[in-house]
Amino acid sequence: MSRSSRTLRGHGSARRQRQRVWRSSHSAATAQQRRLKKKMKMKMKLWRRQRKPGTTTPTRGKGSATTKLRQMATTPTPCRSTLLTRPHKAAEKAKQASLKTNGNQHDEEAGRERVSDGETFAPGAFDILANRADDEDDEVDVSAWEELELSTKILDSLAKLKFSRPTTIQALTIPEITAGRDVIGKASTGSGKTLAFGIPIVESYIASPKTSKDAKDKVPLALIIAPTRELAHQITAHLVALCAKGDFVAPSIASVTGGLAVQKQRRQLEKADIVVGTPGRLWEVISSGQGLLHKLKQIRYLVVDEADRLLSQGNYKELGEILKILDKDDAAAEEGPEIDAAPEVERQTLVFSATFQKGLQQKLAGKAKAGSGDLMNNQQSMEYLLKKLKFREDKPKFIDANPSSQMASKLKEGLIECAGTEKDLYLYSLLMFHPKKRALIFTNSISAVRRLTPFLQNLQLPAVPLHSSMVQKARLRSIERFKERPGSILVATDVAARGLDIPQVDLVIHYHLPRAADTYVHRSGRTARAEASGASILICAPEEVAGVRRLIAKVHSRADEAPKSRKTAYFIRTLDIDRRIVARLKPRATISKKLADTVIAKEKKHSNNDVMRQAAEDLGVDYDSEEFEKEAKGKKGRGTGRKKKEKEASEMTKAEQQALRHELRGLLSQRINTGVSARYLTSGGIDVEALMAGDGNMEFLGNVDGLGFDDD
Ligand SMILES: Nc1ncnc2c1ncn2[C@@H]1O[C@H](COP(=O)(O)OP(=O)(O)OP(=O)(O)O)[C@@H](O)[C@H]1O
Repeated sequence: MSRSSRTLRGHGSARRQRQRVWRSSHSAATAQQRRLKKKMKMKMKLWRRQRKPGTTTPTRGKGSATTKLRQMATTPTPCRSTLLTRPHKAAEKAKQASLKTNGNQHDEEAGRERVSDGETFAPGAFDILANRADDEDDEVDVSAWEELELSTKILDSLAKLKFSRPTTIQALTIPEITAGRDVIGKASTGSGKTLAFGIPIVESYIASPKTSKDAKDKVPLALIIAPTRELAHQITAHLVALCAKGDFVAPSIASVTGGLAVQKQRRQLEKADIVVGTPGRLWEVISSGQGLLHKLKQIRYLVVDEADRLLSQGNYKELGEILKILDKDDAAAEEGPEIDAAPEVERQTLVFSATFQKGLQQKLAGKAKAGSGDLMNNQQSMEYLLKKLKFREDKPKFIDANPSSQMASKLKEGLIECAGTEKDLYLYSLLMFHPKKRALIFTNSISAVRRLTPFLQNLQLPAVPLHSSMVQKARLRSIERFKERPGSILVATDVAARGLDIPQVDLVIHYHLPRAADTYVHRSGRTARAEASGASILICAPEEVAGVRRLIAKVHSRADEAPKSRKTAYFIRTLDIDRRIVARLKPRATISKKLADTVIAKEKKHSNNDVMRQAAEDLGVDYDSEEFEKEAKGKKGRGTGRKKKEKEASEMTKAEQQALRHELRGLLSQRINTGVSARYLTSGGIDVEALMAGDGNMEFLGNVDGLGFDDD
């Protein structure tokens, strides 16, 4: 050995010796550092893997970072006040991160878990059931489900969800679906229809042999079609929750809806076991890829949720195309080359809704009188569905879980009459009469949503908007906010009318009269869900009252069963509202409306200018907005009054707006009492603080409890 190498070795061994000494003296700290380093490395690895689309998360040892992250994602720190609706923040973050790329992964054999291709939906907005399943210690007795002969794996999941017994529609439909029958299921809003078809589909998935892990060869088991993006995401979330804690390899669920990247959805659909989607996007994805179509022709379950809406005129186009193309294989198989023919499959068709009567969809503006024979009974509904859908059986099983009513049993209905021009004021008053209640306000137009949201926000009410022109992320954010904050207000178009399942919605307000009776049923069904109670209140202008009575009669009378005398006997309750209080709220509402109108008018002017400028540019002419307005002046016609108001609003200066805001702040800090003396107010009997904060107070506002609902 040469000197130099000896020296080197010597140095090396001396260094190792020094390291040994150092290590032994710092062993505890070093071990901890090493653990931390390892943990960080794993987290980084996991993070990198999650950023890669289509990758899965391998299961590690019990205490690994991966497992801990997953545990964080699914087990929120118990927090009494937020447990039901809101997981711990860190858990939420981890859950979002984990679901964002891979879904909540867990696979028994391959050490992987597969629940949903989460990037297609935002679990945060719809994870109500998932949160419910988090408190594992609190499982319930599920013996009431035994008659349905479900697997222990599903029973276990139901226990974790704390669903102690099936709802009526579940008890009636699950055995039929399991027995292989085509089913048409009708049950009132909020009665658990999603799991009525979800449980048998997941059962079937558990029981079926897992063929291929290769996306290329994978065939989906079920295709579930829903009318809106939100509903599709929610169905996905409900199925994810059912599978998340089950002791089985969970299915891969793809949510295929508009507003998200098509390419990604196509890839997710390729490897999905269950596909949930809206007709438009499904059609776009299916029709562009021959391979996908071939796969979807082999599904074992086709579910049409909110079927009456999907099959109605104006909505049927894309669903009709999907159904046609799914059914086409029979003929193609005979004529086309062998390679194009999909194998014969016995597809079960499952159809669900709370409303099947065609009459409910007729516009209220029509002259049809209630009970005039335009309602379909179950037999007629079935004939109608048979025409639209290709069932496997000649006669599918029609199950009507609530033949006497399609409205939730604990729903209270009422109307408030006011001048058409005072609807904003009455809406505000109604919300003040129901302080801190979670309320959903329905309008018939996007512009009304755009106007009412700032109107309420100016009045310090926590309002968020929802309509179809919003980008998907904003739509989901609104729902999430509405779900998270108690006492929040969602101002929405009918995009929120069907299927949306948000717990503890106390109040549904129809700012605009629904255009058809079925819309009234579904809007009202956003409250009083799952045996909870709630109220549905229409704000009506005097000229609308006749339409409302017709609508209510349609909803409550049974054309086939009710005696003639009773068909029009149902009158909706007119609610008393203390008009003195309304009058005192008026100055606030007027200023807030002015401010909201100003913002809208300025935005409109801005976008009009952009359009005109673009048009002028295209034509190669100069555009001067002031000159253009001058020319338009003097021309009189329809809408000039409105335009003048809009112009005035758009021209309000910043200083004027500021002054109005200041005035409104002053008004909001003042008391609105009904003759109660100020001394009484300060004597401690009333929560003045809450009133000052604009939170409302029953006593302060007068005796308004229940607005007369309680004298029933
Ligand atoms: N067996 C059960 N026990 C208790 N709650 C249940 C049960 N099944 C479902 N639920 C809950 O009931 C609520 C309503 O369910 P779901 O959204 O499926 O109703 P729906 O009948 O589809 O309503 P809609 O007609 O409005 O779409 C959900 O929050 C769901 O978690």
